[in-house]
Amino acid sequence: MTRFSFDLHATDGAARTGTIHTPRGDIRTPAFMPVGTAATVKATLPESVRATGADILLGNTYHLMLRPTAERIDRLGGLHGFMNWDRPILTDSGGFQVMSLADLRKLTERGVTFKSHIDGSRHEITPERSMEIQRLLGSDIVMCFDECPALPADRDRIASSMRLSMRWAARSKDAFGDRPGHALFGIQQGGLEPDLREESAKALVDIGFDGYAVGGLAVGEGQEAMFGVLDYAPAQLPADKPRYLMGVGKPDDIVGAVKRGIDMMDCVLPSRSGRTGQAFTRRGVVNIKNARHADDPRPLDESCSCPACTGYSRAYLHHVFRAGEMISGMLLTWHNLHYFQEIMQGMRDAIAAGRFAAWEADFHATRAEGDI
Ligand SMILES: CCNc1nc2cc3[nH]c(NC)nc3cc2c(=O)[nH]1
Ligand SMILES: [Zn+2]
Repeated sequence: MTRFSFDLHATDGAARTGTIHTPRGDIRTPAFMPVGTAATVKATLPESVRATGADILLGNTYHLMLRPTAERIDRLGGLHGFMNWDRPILTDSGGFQVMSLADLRKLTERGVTFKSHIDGSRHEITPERSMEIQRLLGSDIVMCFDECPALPADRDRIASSMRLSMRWAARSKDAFGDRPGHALFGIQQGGLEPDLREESAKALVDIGFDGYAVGGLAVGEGQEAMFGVLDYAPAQLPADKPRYLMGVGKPDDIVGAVKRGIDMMDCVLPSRSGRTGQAFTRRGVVNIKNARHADDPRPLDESCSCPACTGYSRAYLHHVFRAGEMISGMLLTWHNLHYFQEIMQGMRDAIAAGRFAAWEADFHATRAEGDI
């Protein structure tokens, strides 16, 4: 049985390319993970998600524990069969979304109690409960239960929150147990403070994890501050384990993160913006609802091989968006996921060939500012 392992194939500066081996398949890194929040990547069939080049997708513990519940998914055989995706799944641990989505939250040393945003029922997530939920879901990569403080926050708040998350990381590891073929990732906290991030990294390495996430970012600090942290934080984490940056991001965020040593990322942007009529292309963003596209016979991107670009004109995509037709979200989501995976493939190839700098220069040169 394949256990969980990470092979590094090449590095170029701080950028790396490799393969994460799991019992359910390999993950080529740097990897972008489409977000399948409620057991679906919205508006996209699993086989379409695979066709865009995704090796792994993400599921959300907070949503699934509320509806249909982890116990029901377990009774039905687990999340993979339930959503018809037999490749790797990473599940988050619920804490971040409880704090951003739930009502009446109460955070204590034990964990978080909250009221469901769906039906007002009361729930509790602790490190132990989060590990149980993710086990019931059957996910291949499990995330520690942590607390992600909203920025801006003062240093004391950041320090006490990080130290709570480190205690929760130890409890997560204890509750996770020994599960060959499944991985547990720790999450570094510490805000924008290099010394607190160093303390967090050391605490996580002492506990020992199969991978390490850079947490507490993409929470409103802005790209410059995020890159400022990424200039040092990945190197504080073990080089022989995957490094995962949560919640990122726009294409240029992704490129900047890989440049600084990140191996995995996830973001709702390609799917969410696809539903709002935004298409990301190598030449910039197309807002398809704009009247200028109403008679345009060209595809979104002449050089894109996705179904939206090979089968439809901007005029058509403009029409179905304006008409509120479901195919609009389907096609733009497919295009965006395809484009994000093309960026990842381009970077994997460039790093392997030692020409990441040239690839990055070309990436930035072809992008017009703003709408095209
Ligand atoms: C795995 C659950 N824990 C956990 N999720 C996160 C999800 C994020 N999503 C974003 N921007 C969209 N930042 C994040 C930070 C964290 C974080 O620090 N921790
Ligand atoms: Zn396309």
